[in-house]
Amino acid sequence: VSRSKGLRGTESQREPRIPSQFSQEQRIAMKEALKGAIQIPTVSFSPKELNTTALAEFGEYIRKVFPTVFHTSFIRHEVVGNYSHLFTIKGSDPSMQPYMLLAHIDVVPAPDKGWDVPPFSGLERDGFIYGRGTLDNKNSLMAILQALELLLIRNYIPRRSFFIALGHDEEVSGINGAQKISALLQARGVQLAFVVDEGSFILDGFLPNLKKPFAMVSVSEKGAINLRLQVNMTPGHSSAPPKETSIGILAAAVSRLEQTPMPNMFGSGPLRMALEQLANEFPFPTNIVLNNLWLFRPLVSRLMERNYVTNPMVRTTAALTMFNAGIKENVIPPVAEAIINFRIHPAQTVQEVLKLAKDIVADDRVQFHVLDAFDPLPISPSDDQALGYQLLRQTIQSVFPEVNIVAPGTCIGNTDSRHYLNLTTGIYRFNPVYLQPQSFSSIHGINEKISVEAYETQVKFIFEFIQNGDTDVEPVPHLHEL
Ligand SMILES: CCCCCCCC/C=C\CCCCCCCC(=O)N[C@@H](Cc1ccc(O)cc1)C(=O)O
Ligand SMILES: [Zn+2]
Ligand SMILES: [Zn+2]
Repeated sequence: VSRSKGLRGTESQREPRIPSQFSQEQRIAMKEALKGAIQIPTVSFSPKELNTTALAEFGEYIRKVFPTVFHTSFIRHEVVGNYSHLFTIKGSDPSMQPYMLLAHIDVVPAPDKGWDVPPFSGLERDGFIYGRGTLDNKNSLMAILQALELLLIRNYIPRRSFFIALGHDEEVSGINGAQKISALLQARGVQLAFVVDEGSFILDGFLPNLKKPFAMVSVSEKGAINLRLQVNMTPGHSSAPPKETSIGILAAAVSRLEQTPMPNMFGSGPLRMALEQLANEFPFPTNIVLNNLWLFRPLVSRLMERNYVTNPMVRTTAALTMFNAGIKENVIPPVAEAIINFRIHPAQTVQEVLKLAKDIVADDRVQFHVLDAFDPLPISPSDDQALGYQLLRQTIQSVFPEVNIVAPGTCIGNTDSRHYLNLTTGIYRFNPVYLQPQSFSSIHGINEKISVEAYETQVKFIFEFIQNGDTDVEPVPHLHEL
């Protein structure tokens, strides 16, 4: 029986703990600050098309709403890559290894169509703040700076140093933001105890029959390939069409890719661990099935692939995202091209997926051009000795006492944290916010929103997390009783 798990208390903290209670005035100021952030349209359209005016305005905005962060002697602020921000918060104990909190400033585009309120209005309706970035990811960015501001005005001095890195181009690769910050820190010889970024939530209603929410801390993320397929054929007059055209050949190829699922890789890794941890939260007979995955693995793997959110957890996915061909209605087009966005399961590699894709297309007239690709990220530790994971677990348990299970997972999207592999082996992706399937669809979709209460809780979470980071005790080994 597990008697004690996680971190040994906070007995060795020297400073008294600052309670995470905020005045009515502070609570109003924090939600208004988030609304103001949403109103700045920091949209990334492509790596070359960023709204640089808005990004610059955002830099001014955070200076205005978080004055103490910018005027504290032990905090160094730097602008990196023109619009990203790096804060170095120097702790009083240089022997403690620093950590880093990440968030990003940019958002994906949001045309007004379909929204109940304009996506950059930051309007509050029925207790919710609406707008692009309220879940992805200005909520995290503002909550991190807000929590730090609130700690500082109560004279908080951290023991453990930490960094805050705010990237400005996460939605289009992170090459000029996160990647440059990472290189800068590497040049300074920094090594981090761990990194915390976006990428997972307290999941509510994602697994059939599981009534209670659980916190998924992603310890890995899928790899990706952007693949351009191209077919070249001889152009000609549309009045005498050939048997096959570039469009027809390419359409058949992409259709084969869409219709042929990559292999189901369920069986090991974070997902299996999570399901085993969740087993007893399910009613009969699912609890029996999940407690005996050695026997029911084929059944569970089939159930997982039935649902569009759990399917990406068990396999590499292929999304057809762009298609282009044709120059005039009566010209047989010389070229047709399509972009396929693959998300690679942790048990596969870029090379394996490309080979599978070539076998599925099975047509030499279809040229393969890899635009960019990277393998799935390494799995960060989630054992009792993993400081970052255990600090998250401890903070989740204190801020969300109703959440029984904290389980490791794999992020199905990509995050800026992948640019920090050179600085740490502990990368954790977790947003301390409840997420339902409907709110999941709003991320990059319509009516993205966060409740005022959820945002306040996110600030509270970071306020507690930063103080928990000051613990100098090592994580407690798992103790067993006979
Ligand atoms: C037990 C299993 C239950 C499974 C339920 C899973 C629910 C999903 C929960 C959370 C997923 C949220 C993912 C958000 C993070 C993604 C952030 C993002 O959008 N990143 C971009 C980055 C990117 C990558 C490549 C590009 O060319 C441009 C941008 C992304 O598209 O991934
Ligand atoms: Zn994001
Ligand atoms: Zn996003």
